[in-house]
Amino acid sequence: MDAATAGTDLEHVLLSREQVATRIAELAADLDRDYADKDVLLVGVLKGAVMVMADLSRAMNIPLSMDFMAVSSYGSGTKSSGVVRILKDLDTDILGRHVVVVEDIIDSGLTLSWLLANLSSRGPASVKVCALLRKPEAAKVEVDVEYVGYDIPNEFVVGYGLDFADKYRNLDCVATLAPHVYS
Ligand SMILES: O=P(O)(O)OC[C@H]1O[C@H](OP(=O)(O)OP(=O)(O)O)[C@H](O)[C@@H]1O
Ligand code: HPA
Ligand SMILES: [Mg+2]
Repeated sequence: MDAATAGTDLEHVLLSREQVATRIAELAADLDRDYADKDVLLVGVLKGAVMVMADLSRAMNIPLSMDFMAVSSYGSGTKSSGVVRILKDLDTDILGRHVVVVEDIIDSGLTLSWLLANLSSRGPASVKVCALLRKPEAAKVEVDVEYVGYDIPNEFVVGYGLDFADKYRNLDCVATLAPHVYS
């Protein structure tokens, strides 16, 4: 769905479909360069990272593997609870593997910091993070993120995998929601 079709549900578009695509292509080129001689495993964090994962992996030109984890800290609301639950674990043993965690957004950082500790305890050769969006002003914990698409203001956003109450993930841009949608 595009922004015009979503209409008055959206307040303003932060990143157009083109801006997202351009940055994803740049991140893919960075990963191609850094993992050219490594057997890389992309780990997508469901559900938010599905769009990033699909587009990023297809923009990459090196051999790679893909796996997914589902963790949830937000439920259906707009605030992180800080309590992370594994809803689906990896199928892959990551011992000795080069892992890149693929995320849609780093907001408080709580999900990622928990996830990095969890993955690191499994003995990977390396763990790095690639996230399309980051909210520097919202950080509750500092997490080292190697590959970031865009730093954005501290506003709740939807689209390109990001949801509000499980909707708007299929929006092709990143936008803020109009107040009437929340109430
Ligand atoms: O930095 P944080 O404050 O922890 O927020 C970021 C996390 O929250 C969202 O996931 P969510 O728990 O909403 O699940 P979803 O991906 O299924 O929407 C998002 O996809 C990140 O994984
Ligand atoms: N929008 C949607 N989901 C999220 C956000 C956001 O801004 N931050 C963390 N999960
Ligand atoms: Mg969510």
